[in-house]
Amino acid sequence: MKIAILGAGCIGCYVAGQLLKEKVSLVLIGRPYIGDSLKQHGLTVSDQDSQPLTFPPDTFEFSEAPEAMRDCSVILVCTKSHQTEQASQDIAHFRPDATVFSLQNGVHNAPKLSTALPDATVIPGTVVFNVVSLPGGHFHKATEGDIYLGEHPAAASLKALFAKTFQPVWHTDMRSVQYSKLLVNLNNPINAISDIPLKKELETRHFRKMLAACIYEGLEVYKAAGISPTSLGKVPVKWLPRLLNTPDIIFKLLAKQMLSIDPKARSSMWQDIQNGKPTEVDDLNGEIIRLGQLHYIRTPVNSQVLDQIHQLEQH
Ligand SMILES: NC(=O)C1=CN([C@@H]2O[C@H](COP(=O)(O)OP(=O)(O)OC[C@H]3O[C@@H](n4cnc5c(N)ncnc54)[C@H](OP(=O)(O)O)[C@@H]3O)[C@@H](O)[C@H]2O)C=CC1
Ligand SMILES: CC(C)(CO)C(=O)C(=O)O
Repeated sequence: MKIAILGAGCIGCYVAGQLLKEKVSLVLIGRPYIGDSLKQHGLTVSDQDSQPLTFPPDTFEFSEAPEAMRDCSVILVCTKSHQTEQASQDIAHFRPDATVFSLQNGVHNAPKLSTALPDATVIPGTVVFNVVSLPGGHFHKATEGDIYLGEHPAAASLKALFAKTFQPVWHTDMRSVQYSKLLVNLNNPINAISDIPLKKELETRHFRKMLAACIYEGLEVYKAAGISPTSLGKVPVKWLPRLLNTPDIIFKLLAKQMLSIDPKARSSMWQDIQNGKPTEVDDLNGEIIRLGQLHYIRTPVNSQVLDQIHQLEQH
């Protein structure tokens, strides 16, 4: 069995590194700016608890061409949400019968892939942790958290391999997992706007209050839409706004786990803004706004954040 990782960026390269620990045959499909670095330096992965591990360039395959997925029966889609359509066209062209996992933020990527790929098995996934890209093909897991994948009979033969590598949590209700992660991701634009590392941003009450207001609106629209998000951390999601609103000193005492973040960590949306790329804001805050419109609930803070990100995207 060979695995294709479609979208060799932070998540794709980090997960590839976990699979390479078991010498899995894989191809990373991505852009030249990543490929050149991987070919020169190899692929290095690390996390907060372990030393960096480097895989030399001859231990994995990298390709800029989607044709490279032709001999892969399993495809991990690790592109941004607005790139899912292109990813599905690439898969439809070269491997329409594959088992496809979406390791993306947002709640509509797996359904989009399923619609575009009627002969594939599409399994939703959610990555809870943050990965930062460091110079020299180095991808560093900078926060705690797991990868969640949807339980599916087609994934049975992969369970042993995945358990030895990136150790996903298999979940029967990925909709509630993804809507829960969406609430956490409402911080992505705030981190981009703050332009400071995640840890510093969460230690700053002004930014926490913005996030609390976004999450509060999210919880209100979820109630109206009948969505019950699973709690992914120790703190139940419905308590998040209250916890985030506490003064700095109390927050630091109560939210030790939430603040165990590498000082280098920044949200993926911050990375997009820095690189002059479009962001996923329409799939994140945009989803809260869309649900609000559907259920006649105002979402002014998410709208303001979304507008600010669209302005930053223009610069
Ligand atoms: N980074 C993080 O810490 C986390 C990210 N996530 C989610 O994971 C998903 C992936 O994010 P991330 O890894 O940060 O994204 P990145 O932008 O770092 O990586 C994606 C890479 O794939 C490339 N790409 C996109 N489409 C194709 C294609 N059709 N063929 C080949 N290459 C392609 C992109 O190129 P380019 O854009 O230059 O065209 C980019 O280099 C997102 O949904 C994100 O929200 C979830 C948790 C944490
Ligand atoms: C930071 C994190 C892990 C949660 O908001 C994330 O999902 C991202 O950077 O996209």
